Amino acid sequence: MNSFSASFKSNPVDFHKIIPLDFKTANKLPDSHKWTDHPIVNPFTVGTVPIINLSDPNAISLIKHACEKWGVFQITNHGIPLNLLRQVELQTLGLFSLPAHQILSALRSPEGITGYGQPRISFFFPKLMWSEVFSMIGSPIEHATKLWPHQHARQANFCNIMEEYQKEMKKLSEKMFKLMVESLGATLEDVDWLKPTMSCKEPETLFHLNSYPVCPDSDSGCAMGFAPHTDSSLLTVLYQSTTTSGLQIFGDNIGWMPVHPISGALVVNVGDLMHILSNGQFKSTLHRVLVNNTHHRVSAAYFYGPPKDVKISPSINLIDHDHPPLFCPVSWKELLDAKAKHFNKALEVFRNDMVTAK
Ligand SMILES: O=C(O)CCC(=O)C(=O)O
Ligand SMILES: [Fe+2]
Repeated sequence: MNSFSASFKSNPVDFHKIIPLDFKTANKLPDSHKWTDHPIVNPFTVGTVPIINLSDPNAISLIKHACEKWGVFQITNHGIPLNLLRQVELQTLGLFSLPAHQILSALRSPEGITGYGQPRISFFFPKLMWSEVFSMIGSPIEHATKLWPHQHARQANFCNIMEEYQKEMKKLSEKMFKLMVESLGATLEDVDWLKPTMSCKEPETLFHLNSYPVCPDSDSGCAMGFAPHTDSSLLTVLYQSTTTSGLQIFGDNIGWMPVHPISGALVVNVGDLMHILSNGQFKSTLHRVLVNNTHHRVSAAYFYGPPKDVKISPSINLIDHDHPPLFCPVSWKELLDAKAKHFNKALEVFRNDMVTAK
């Protein structure tokens, strides 16, 4: 059983919080989806998160600075074929344009990880989000056969593209993780599970296709696409469609600021586990998604984490008498369990310098 199965099994969600609204037939924003405490983007925000060309000889120091200051950056020259990005976007749009009865055949179960539904974090909010998600780990064949029972070519096409993309994302995530570790002055020898003797252990990953349908009325400003959260992963690689903006990050002293899509670029997010590994040096930044009343936005988020049961702790080279470890060792499963209970306060459970209800 992987970390997600184990954690989601012990923290099942309410069935009613799995089925999304039928966005295709909704012609106004229902009360259930109207958010009131919805701080707007700071209109005076200037600048953007860093855009880093991975072929730049200074890439490592640029990555370090971006992880420390922003916790989010965009990368170009990442080696992922543009055509594959386009194919993933087209498949995602095709999937989410299926009629409700058809896409519901792939509904996630209350304890399940994969399939169609509302984002799991819906559980923590009194209002629902204007979004839907399709989750997978590896091949989505089990769901594809239900989605397109009589269209074998379509099943195969969807699965091939999703598998190919995850293969590419795994390589890219490994590369980004190693660059981040090196930028901290650590070697791969400092990270237990990257030592050659441990190399038989595979990282755990999760892949989400996200859809933010057009929000029907002028109240779209009161709708929330994806509520503020941090990712629990080591890092997340996000592809966002270029048709419309929506992703925002929360900067100290800045407030909410947009991460506008750049054609061909990918967004990299520092996750909570990387924040722990860097002993708090890298930020796992709060982010959210807003929707609009003109464009359907889609994104594809690849969450990359450590192998099952591996505990992440602050890297040994960052610890000395003046810099004690801020966190105790924690596995992805333990962090997911804490998130299920404490959501955005989960990291506090593992802090050595805070006394919290465990
Ligand atoms: O759609 C996006 O831009 C962000 C999605 C996200 O934050 C997530 O899936 O964790
Ligand atoms: Fe996220």
